Amino acid sequence: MAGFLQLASLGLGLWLVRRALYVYKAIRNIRGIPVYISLIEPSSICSAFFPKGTWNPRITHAWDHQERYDEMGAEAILFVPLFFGVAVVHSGSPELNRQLYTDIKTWPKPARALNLNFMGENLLTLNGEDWRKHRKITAPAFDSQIYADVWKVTTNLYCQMMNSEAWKSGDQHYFDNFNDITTRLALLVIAACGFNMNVPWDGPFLREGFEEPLDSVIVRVCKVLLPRIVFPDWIWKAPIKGVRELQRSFLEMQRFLDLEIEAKRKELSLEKEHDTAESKNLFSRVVLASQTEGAKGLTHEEIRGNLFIYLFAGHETTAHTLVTALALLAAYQDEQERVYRHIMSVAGDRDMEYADYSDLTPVLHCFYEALRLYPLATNSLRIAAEDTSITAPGLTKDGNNTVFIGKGFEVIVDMVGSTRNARNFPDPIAFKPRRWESADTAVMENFMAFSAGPRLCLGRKFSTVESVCFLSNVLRDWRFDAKLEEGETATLWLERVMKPDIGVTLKIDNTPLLVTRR
Ligand code: HEM
Repeated sequence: MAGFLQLASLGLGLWLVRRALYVYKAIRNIRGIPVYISLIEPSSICSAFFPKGTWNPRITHAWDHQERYDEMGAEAILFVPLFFGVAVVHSGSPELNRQLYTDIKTWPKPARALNLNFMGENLLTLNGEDWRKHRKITAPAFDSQIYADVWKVTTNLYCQMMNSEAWKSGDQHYFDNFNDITTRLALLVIAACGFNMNVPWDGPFLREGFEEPLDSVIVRVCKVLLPRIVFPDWIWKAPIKGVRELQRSFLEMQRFLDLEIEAKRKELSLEKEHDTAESKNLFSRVVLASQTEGAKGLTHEEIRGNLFIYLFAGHETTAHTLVTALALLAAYQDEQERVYRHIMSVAGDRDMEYADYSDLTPVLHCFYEALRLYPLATNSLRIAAEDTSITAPGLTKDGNNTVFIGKGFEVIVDMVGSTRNARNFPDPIAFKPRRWESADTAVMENFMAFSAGPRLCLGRKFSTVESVCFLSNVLRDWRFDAKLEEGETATLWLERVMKPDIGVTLKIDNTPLLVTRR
């Protein structure tokens, strides 16, 4: 026993020395940034270990970021964890973050940020030449043809929704979780424009050979993405009932994508003319482009990886921003009235078309403003590939504004800090869609909720076209209100219902909305 205790104390001692050396090295190699000593690393990686509702360093940090930055007198903070995790700079500086996003050679993604690859490597999980190859093959699929299609499909789904039980009769409806509606919409839009699967609004997403509707499988898979990323593969093979069921959903999704890719490959190899309506969807285009590249094309697994990312990135993000925008408009009635009048001035009672998109800019501004306040992708990790220094306004206490980051150390883009940065977005907590009318290009340049630089979100316009189309239609036909409790103001209502949950993305679930026919 005494021997064991001695051995344990020796092990602990060595570990403490190693940790102390690491802390020393971090502080020596990252200079100019105020240091905050924490017990463990305040990142999403650790937050996965904290049950919902308990103290969560990541959420605390993301939400109270402004206070934390103000306290430290700088827009970037070096968090040094004493006991567990990696020393990492959290940056709420839009200018610094833009440099990280733009200079992808100096600032690649670190290995631990590249783990969304269990369905195959993809654009999100690669760096360097491999990433370039994927981007070259997949990016051309996002063009004006796809966007026109997104508009058409969204309009069609909106009309079906209006004819559904929940909407067609009565002039007022209360939805206790409007997220269900926007999630269904975004999923069906990506299914149609991405995979040519035209699923009816009220119908299940059935596929031959699959027992369960695929929409349930996809939604379940997206819900458990964070634990799937954080925990190692062997855990997912454990003979535990709940784990097995989750793993089965992942395998079903993989089987679905495999079958689709094989079928598409066969179909494309038989067709001489590829310019059919079918070949205009994202899926066909990625398979076709890959086939055209021959040996330089993507492998089966890589195609599957990218398609999975479209399904995941292509619906949750848009769905949550849409519901956030509607909740904010419900709280800010004057803004809703203004945007309603604008939609009427553009379209009156006629059907809106993709050609109207550019005239509906105030609707787009509401979407941007909602995304600015609640940016979906809360954090992006980058690692210094070499010793480097960065200069940006507001970075350091002494006003020198230049910091040094040693090779191998990480910076996390604190998206909430960045999009709520008061220097760039005055009165940052207020919902002010009109701030986007500013002629100052810095407003747009410093807005990085869709990332920036060469790795700018590939689905940005896909998402804005879908959103402007849906918001314009629904706001023209319905007024959105907050159902206030006695004595509650709209601001208090917002505080009550807009409770962010930060996992792989930031989500606000269970948003209650009252709609009244106009
Ligand atoms: C509100 C909607 C959306 C938001 C806020 C958003 C945000 C982002 C962000 C921040 C990144 C960079 C992530 C990083 O580098 O760590 C990204 C990348 C990406 N997004 Fe989106 N996204 C949205 C919608 C979409 C849609 C609809 C699609 C596809 C249909 C999509 C596909 C992608 C892809 C493929 C990448 C990887 C690009 C690359 O690394 O080259 N996104 N997105």
